[in-house]
Order: sequence, then structure tokens, then C-alpha cells
Amino acid sequence: MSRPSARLRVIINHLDRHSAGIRAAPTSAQTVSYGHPQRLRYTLDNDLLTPEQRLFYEENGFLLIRNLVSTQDIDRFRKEFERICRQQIKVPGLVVMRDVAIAKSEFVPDQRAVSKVQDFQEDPELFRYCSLPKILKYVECFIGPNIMAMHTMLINKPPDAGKKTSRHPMHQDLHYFPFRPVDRIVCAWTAMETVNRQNGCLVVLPGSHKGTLQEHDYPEWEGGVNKMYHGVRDYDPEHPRVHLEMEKGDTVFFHPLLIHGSGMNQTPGFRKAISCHYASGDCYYIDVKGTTQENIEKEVKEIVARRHGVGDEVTFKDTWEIRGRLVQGERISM
Ligand SMILES: CCCC(=O)SCCNC(=O)CCNC(=O)[C@H](O)C(C)(C)COP(=O)(O)OP(=O)(O)OC[C@H]1O[C@@H](n2cnc3c(N)ncnc32)[C@H](O)[C@@H]1OP(=O)(O)O
Ligand SMILES: Nc1ncnc2c1ncn2[C@@H]1O[C@H](COP(=O)(O)OP(=O)(O)OP(=O)(O)O)[C@@H](O)[C@H]1O
Ligand SMILES: O=C(O)CCC(=O)C(=O)O
Ligand SMILES: [Fe+2]
Ligand SMILES: [Mg+2]
Repeated sequence: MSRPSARLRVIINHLDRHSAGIRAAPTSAQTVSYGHPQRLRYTLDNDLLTPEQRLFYEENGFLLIRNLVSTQDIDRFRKEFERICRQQIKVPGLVVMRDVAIAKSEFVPDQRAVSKVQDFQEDPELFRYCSLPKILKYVECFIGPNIMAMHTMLINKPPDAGKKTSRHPMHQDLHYFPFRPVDRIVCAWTAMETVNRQNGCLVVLPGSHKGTLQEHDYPEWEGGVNKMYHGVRDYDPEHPRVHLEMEKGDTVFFHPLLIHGSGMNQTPGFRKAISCHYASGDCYYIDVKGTTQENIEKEVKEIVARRHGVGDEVTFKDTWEIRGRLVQGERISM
């Protein structure tokens, strides 16, 4: 763990004074002085992040890197997504999801109705995203050199059909994950076009990663909620939040306890983003029995049972072990 330099302490003071809205860095330089190096808990020593960036992640639970993924790469991901939607290729293990407002209507589904594809680890073109050296260099700063890609998504948030079902309730991604330690997990989420309040950008509660995993359940939304879109149970809409407006290629890295969601898409276009959740190859699986994660375990097992006609022999852990792919270093205990 590095010793904060004099420069770092200057930056902390600077952040204190200037981070309006976003929670400032430690309230005094003392809290990360030489005597307390353990304060840097969420990032590892590295040559990439500036002290400002490192402290920002420590304090806020996310870090936004502008213009990280190239236009060429994003255009290729978009083309591949379109091929999947047109059913020109079939990807083993891929989950295609339609918005609940469309799935539950008489509407004849066309490719435009796909709101999300998940688990594209067997699609070499989309999976390239998870192995991009530019992304992995950042991921390593949070979880170390052994890197597993655990969960992949391309989110195609549809124009809201009028029931606000395009929203994603505020949640912590750790709710879905039966592995630990929590600080060795990180999400990379890249905007595939401009994302703003109009088309439903990410909304985050800065600093919420310092809390614990909360109880999650379906929010009581009149217009319905998408399958598995659990939200934190006692969501306080008064909590200060930050809208992450991003341009094509901008990438945010965030901690799995950070409370986040996304607003409704009030534009006629589909809002696209691609993401991957990474975990260290030396993370380990936990049994979620008796924890707040029991409800999601049950739901996942029900879906697996229906889709694959299997019973209790497939565990929650198995569903993750099968999906995980090593992208750098060693797969030790995952
Ligand atoms: C960090 C992680 C964060 C997250 O993972 S957030 C949550 C991510 N979402 C997921 O994991 C996706 C879960 N979705 C799925 O597994 C599938 O899309 C789902 C819901 C099982 C549907 O699978 P399909 O193969 O399309 O099956 P189907 O068309 O025969 O529909 C079966 C029943 O499901 C319903 N359905 C489809 N899409 C839905 C939706 N978006 N929300 C709620 N219900 C939905 C559909 O109406 C049908 O219901 P019924 O049996 O007719 O009553
Ligand atoms: N009861 C709830 N439980 C969990 N999450 C919620 C709840 N109500 C709203 N949210 C989530 O809070 C976030 C903000 O939603 P909201 O629609 O109020 O704002 P927005 O559309 O992002 O921004 P704007 O203020 O510009 O409309 C979204 O992620 C939304 O899904
Ligand atoms: O792209 C979005 O709307 C956020 C999705 C998300 O947070 C998730 O699926 O876990
Ligand atoms: Fe999420
Ligand atoms: Mg709104």
C-alpha cells in the first residue's frame, strides 16, 4: 500500500473544497496520513491512476474515464448486436431480454424490441470488449492482475412505452453475485453513444459503496418492472444523486456496492451501453443461504430450471462458474 505523498494530501484538501454534489475526499488530510495507509482500501497500487483518480474512487465508488473505447470498436459491437437481433447468428448461452411492457403485450417482437443481451461470453466479437487491454489496465487497479470476466451485458434501453418500464431501479450489483471479497469485483460500463438524462443515463449515489449490501426486491411500480430488476428495498429518493452523462466510448468503473440505476428513456432512440463485471481470479464463492441474496438465488434457479429442465443439481454457484472466463492472469479459486 503506498504512502500518500505531500502532493496527495494537497489534492485531498482540494477535493474537500471543490467537489460539490459528489462526496468529497476524506474530511481532513489526516485521515489518509502516513499513519493510516489502510485507508486506501478500494484501489491497489498501480502506475495508471493519478492520486486524484485513486482518491475519487475510494471516496465515491466510481471513476469515469472519458473516451476510453474507440469508435471503431464500438461500431463493431453495434454491428454484432444487430446480427444477433436479426438472428443471423446464434450464440450459445446468450440471454435475450425484451422489455416487460413489450413482452406482455400483443406486439409482434422485432429486433428493435430487444432491451438487453446478457452472457455473450461465447460471442468472440462482443467478448472482445471484455479483453480490451485499455479496459483491463484499469480493472487491474481495482482487482489485481488475475482477472475473470463474470458477467457480460449489452443494454439497449428502449424508448419508454409509456409505463416507465425502461427504468432500472436503484440497486447494488453485488446482490446478484455469490462471490467475494467485495472489493475485488468491479464493473466496466461503456456508453455506445451519448447517454444523458433524456435517454436514461446511469444515476449513482456517490459514496454508497462504503455501506453494506442491502435488501433488494421488486419496486412497487404501477407500470410493472422487468424480470430480475430488483431495487434496494428502502430507496430514499431524497438521497443526493449524480447523473453520469457520457459520450460514446466513455467508460465508468464502479464498485459492486455502489447504489445505481438508470432513468427512463424519453427519446425515440434505443440507448446502448456495453458492460462487463470482473472479479479477481482468487475470489471465492459463498453460500447465500440465510442472507439477503436468497431471493435472487431462488429466482435464478427457477429460470435455469425452466430453460434447461434441470432441478436442484444446478446451484447458484454453478451458474456463475459456467459463465466466468479468464481474461488475464490465473483462475485460482473461481
Ligand atoms: C449485475 C447484474 C444485474 C442484473 O443482472 S439486472 C437483471 C438482469 N436481467 C436478467 O437477468 C434477465 C432475466 N431475463 C430472462 O432471463 C429472460 O428474459 C426471461 C424473463 C426469463 C424471458 O425469457 P424468454 O426466453 O424471453 O421467455 P418467454 O418469452 O417465453 O417469456 C417467459 C415469461 O416471461 C415473461 N417475460 C418476458 N420478458 C420479461 C421481462 N422483461 N420482464 C418480466 N417478464 C418477462 C413473459 O411474458 C412470459 O410470461 P408468462 O409465462 O407468459 O406469464
Ligand atoms: N422506488 C424506487 N426504488 C428503486 N429505484 C427507484 C425507485 N424510484 C425511482 N428509482 C430509480 O431512481 C433513478 C432516478 O429515477 P428518476 O426517473 O426519478 O430520475 P431520472 O429520470 O434519472 O432523472 P430526471 O430527474 O432527469 O428525470 C432511476 O434509476 C429510477 O429507476
Ligand atoms: O445500463 C443500465 O441501464 C444499467 C444496468 C445495470 O445497472 C445492470 O443491469 O445491473
Ligand atoms: Fe447494475
Ligand atoms: Mg425521470
